[in-house]
This record gives sequence, C-alpha cells and structure tokens, in this order.
Amino acid sequence: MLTGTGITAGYRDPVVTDVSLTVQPGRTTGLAGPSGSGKSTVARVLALLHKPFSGTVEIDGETVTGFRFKATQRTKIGVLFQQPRLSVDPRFTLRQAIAEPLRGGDVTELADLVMLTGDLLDRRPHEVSDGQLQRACLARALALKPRYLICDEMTTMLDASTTAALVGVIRAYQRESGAGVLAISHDATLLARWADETVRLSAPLPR
Ligand SMILES: Nc1ncnc2c1ncn2[C@@H]1O[C@H](COP(=O)(O)OP(=O)(O)OP(=O)(O)O)[C@@H](O)[C@H]1O
Repeated sequence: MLTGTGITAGYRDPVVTDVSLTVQPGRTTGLAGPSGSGKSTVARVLALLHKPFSGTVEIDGETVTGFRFKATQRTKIGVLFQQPRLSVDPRFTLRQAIAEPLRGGDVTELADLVMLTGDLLDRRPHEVSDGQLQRACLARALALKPRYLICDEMTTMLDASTTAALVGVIRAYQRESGAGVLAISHDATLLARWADETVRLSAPLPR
C-alpha cells in the first residue's frame, strides 16, 4: 500500500493541510479538485519528489521519515506528468528515452506494450506527436516495473482515443503486476470511469 497520512505541504506557505490518502495494490485512487487545490503537490509528495512540512508517506509498510528514503523505495514509484515534452531529453530518440532507467538494453517489449512501432522509436521528441511522446513516457515509467504509478494529468494534452489507449495499457499492467495507481485529473468523467475511489481536495484558500 502507498499511503500519505496527515500531509501538510506547499512552498513558502502550505497549499494542502492534513491530507490523507491511500493507493491499494491493484486498484486506482483518483485525486480530484479545482485548479490550484494542490493535486500536483500531493502527487509529488507521494512520489518522494517533494518534502512535506509534516505528515508521513508509507510504502509497503515502510515509513519514510524526515524524507530520508532508500533508492529502492523511490524506484517502486513511477510517475507520468502532464507535459511529456518537459520530461524527455530533446536529444534522445524515443528508444533512448524508454531505455534511460534501464541504462541501455532492449526496449522492444516495452515499446510493444504502448504500441510504439518501427521508425517512431528512432525519432526524437520534436518529430512525434504529444500522444506518441506520452506513450514513450509511459513505457519509460513502466521500465522498472513500479509497484505504484502516479499519473499527474497524464492525458490532458491528448485526444480521447489516445487517452483510452494509455488508460488501457495501465489497466493491463495493473492486472498483470498488481500495481496501484494514483490518477490525477480535472476530468470528472474520466475519473469516474477509471478510479475505484476518488479523493477530492477543496478549493485553495484565498490569500
Ligand atoms: N514550485 C512551486 N513554487 C511555488 N508555488 C508553487 C509551486 N508549484 C505549485 N505552486 C503553487 O501551489 C499551489 C498548488 O499547486 P498545484 O500545482 O499543486 O495544484 P493543482 O491542484 O495540481 O493545480 P492544477 O490543477 O492547476 O494543475 C498553487 O497556488 C501553485 O501556484
């Protein structure tokens, strides 16, 4: 289980206060809330990318305290962001981008999983669409077989058919591996279909 308990986090000031949520193996937790309510901040805390002011993150029974964690805890969690172009080195081909966490090796199986075929793998980010690049990011996120996958507005830039395809790949991975997913989206219809349960953050406090 991936659990955040009593998370208070932000930047100069807190943007979320006392948020608790759980991602169960094999299940999908949705995270909803208006723009600015702190969804990405919570996602980054759970992905061990942002240190909370207070609260704990627990990964499969191990508590991360004082934000000290082992590399093996970090690699249990895969992350997919909204804008694939900001998360891929523009000099890499898609094949190299997918292979990055593996430090080389064959990516054919991963590429097949996300339906990236043939010459697309030898192109660089500026030569492919957002959807094709996000497929590569999903393959990269799955390369180390994460126990949990955090999808932060993963489909915002994509059309309905690419969204459905990527959600289908993630569901199949969950069935096969028992991984848990945290799905963040503005799209209530998508979350209603995708998530088993949804946590809703409230509107940000006026400053
Ligand atoms: N790196 C940062 N430094 C300072 N403030 C930040 C930073 N990142 C986010 N914020 C602020 O924290 C608040 C919450 O942002 P966050 O991105 O977590 O919300 P969100 O619910 O994901 O929003 P959206 O749905 O618009 O992506 C916002 O007021 C935002 O301006």
